[in-house]
Amino acid sequence: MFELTVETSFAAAHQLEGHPSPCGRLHGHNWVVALTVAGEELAPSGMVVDFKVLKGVLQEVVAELDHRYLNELPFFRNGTPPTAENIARYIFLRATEKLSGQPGVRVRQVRVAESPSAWVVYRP
Ligand SMILES: Nc1nc2c(c(=O)[nH]1)N=C([C@H](O)[C@H](O)COP(=O)(O)OP(=O)(O)OP(=O)(O)O)CN2
Ligand SMILES: [Zn+2]
Repeated sequence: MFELTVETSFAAAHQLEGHPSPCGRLHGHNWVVALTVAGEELAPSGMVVDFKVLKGVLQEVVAELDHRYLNELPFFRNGTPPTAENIARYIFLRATEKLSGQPGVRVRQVRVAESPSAWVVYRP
């Protein structure tokens, strides 16, 4: 089995309402996102899937979050606070949708780092 990972980052604002710390106030982060996919077979190209394709998918998903106030987005309303956990879940779901046309490629996990010392991995 092969696992491939691509990484990018985005900047956005959020507010963790009710959090008993400065995180409860409006503030921003540069989140670093790593998307990992898995595949069993190689195409005749010798690749599971071209890194270029994966980077394109991750860029498209991250563009939905970049320079936004995350609390305003539909996914993060109604009791889904924009934590690193929920951001990772969002990116996982959107990347899975976008890669559904790639046979034999499945999204394995999404890692979201809020800082160099704090990150989340979502792997359902
Ligand atoms: N499990 C999670 N915990 C926290 C999250 C999260 O998404 N998942 N998010 C936050 C806030 O976004 C907050 O802005 C982060 O604050 P903090 O941890 O204090 O970050 P710092 O970079 O300031 O870290 P220090 O090392 O404490 O200075 C909080 N928790
Ligand atoms: Zn924060």
